Amino acid sequence: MGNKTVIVGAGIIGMYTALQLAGRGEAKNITIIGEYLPGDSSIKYTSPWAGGNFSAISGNDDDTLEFDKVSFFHLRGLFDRFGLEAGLKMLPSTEYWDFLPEKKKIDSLMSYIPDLCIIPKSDLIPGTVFGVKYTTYNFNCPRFLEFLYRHLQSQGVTFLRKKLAHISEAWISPCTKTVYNCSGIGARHLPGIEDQKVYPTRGQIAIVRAPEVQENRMRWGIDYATYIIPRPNSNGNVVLGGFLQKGNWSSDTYSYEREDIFERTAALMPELKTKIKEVLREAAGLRPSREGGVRIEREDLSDGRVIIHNYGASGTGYQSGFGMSMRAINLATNQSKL
Ligand SMILES: Cc1cc2nc3c(=O)[nH]c(=O)nc-3n(C[C@H](O)[C@H](O)[C@H](O)COP(=O)(O)OP(=O)(O)OC[C@H]3O[C@@H](n4cnc5c(N)ncnc54)[C@H](O)[C@@H]3O)c2cc1C
Repeated sequence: MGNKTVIVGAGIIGMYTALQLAGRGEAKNITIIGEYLPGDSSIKYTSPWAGGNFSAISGNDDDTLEFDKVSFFHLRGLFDRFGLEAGLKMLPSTEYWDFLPEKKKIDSLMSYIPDLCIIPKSDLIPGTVFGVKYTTYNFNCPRFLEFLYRHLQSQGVTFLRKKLAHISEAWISPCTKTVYNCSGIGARHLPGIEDQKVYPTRGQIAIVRAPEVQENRMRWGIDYATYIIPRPNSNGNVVLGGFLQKGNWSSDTYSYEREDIFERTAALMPELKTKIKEVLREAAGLRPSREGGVRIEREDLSDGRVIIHNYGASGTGYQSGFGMSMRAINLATNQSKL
């Protein structure tokens, strides 16, 4: 068992971290510990519930802009390498805003997304004031996680199913030098961490079968999000959402929220109703949000051990997580740049 490096968490943040370390020849030194592992489903395990795609939902601060940019660049390599088998595909996307997004955000996206164009005012849908179109990355999130699980194991990474009663249990042997804390929403309650800045942003989704829908459509409000996101390599499944409910820990799903999702997504794509062949299921997930944003931080313990925190990805773990994990790894190796 590789125990020099321990990653706490088998969500997308832990998996991106392992993937990058494995690429540096470190696979056999890594153990990933998780109460939940790919293939599981729990309200305490956010990653399988994501839409997911790369979108403009992320923040406007310099770090987030950089994480998105770095991730977008590296996603190209992942898509070329793993492709549809891993549940990855590039699809057209249209995003509308009820308010004007920050110029800094749009300038940043335009600097690296080659085909991004601003929608003329005359083509905006009623109630919106801004919009963009571009080709983006789509993830079949459960499939991608399970693909990475198999891939990392084949490279020599060890997975250990275990609920840590305290973060100190992550040092599984005297050889363990570095622990990456990628515990997501779990960081709120994990003894030894108990970060009270961590809170959930709940989203309910509906999964439908609509094979003809081959594009993303999203609308951003101040306190809501409406989205239509096809799941690559899924027999035509499409994720419809959603909600941004801060502080709501509920795993329940509600019929009135389902109706609201169907109403809003039909307004966003009028032809959607005729394209839905079957409603498959509803689900709720908790985005691991954090006051002040993500925590990517190195802690040097008095006995020479090192812990690198990397959690709080909120609604953007798939699209920003690669850059976040690169920053975390550089902190472990004392490099300052991404
Ligand atoms: C409805 C919805 C839609 C979304 N859509 C998108 C999207 O389109 N694009 C995008 O980029 N992002 C999206 N997201 C956000 C994305 O899903 C999250 O940012 C991401 O999954 C967070 O990953 P994580 O690895 O930090 O946490 P998690 O996936 O929750 O993983 C945490 C891991 O830590 C482990 N853990 C925690 N505590 C302990 C403990 N005590 N002992 C052992 N193990 C522990 C857990 O078992 C788990 O393995 C969406 C989220 C939701 C809910």
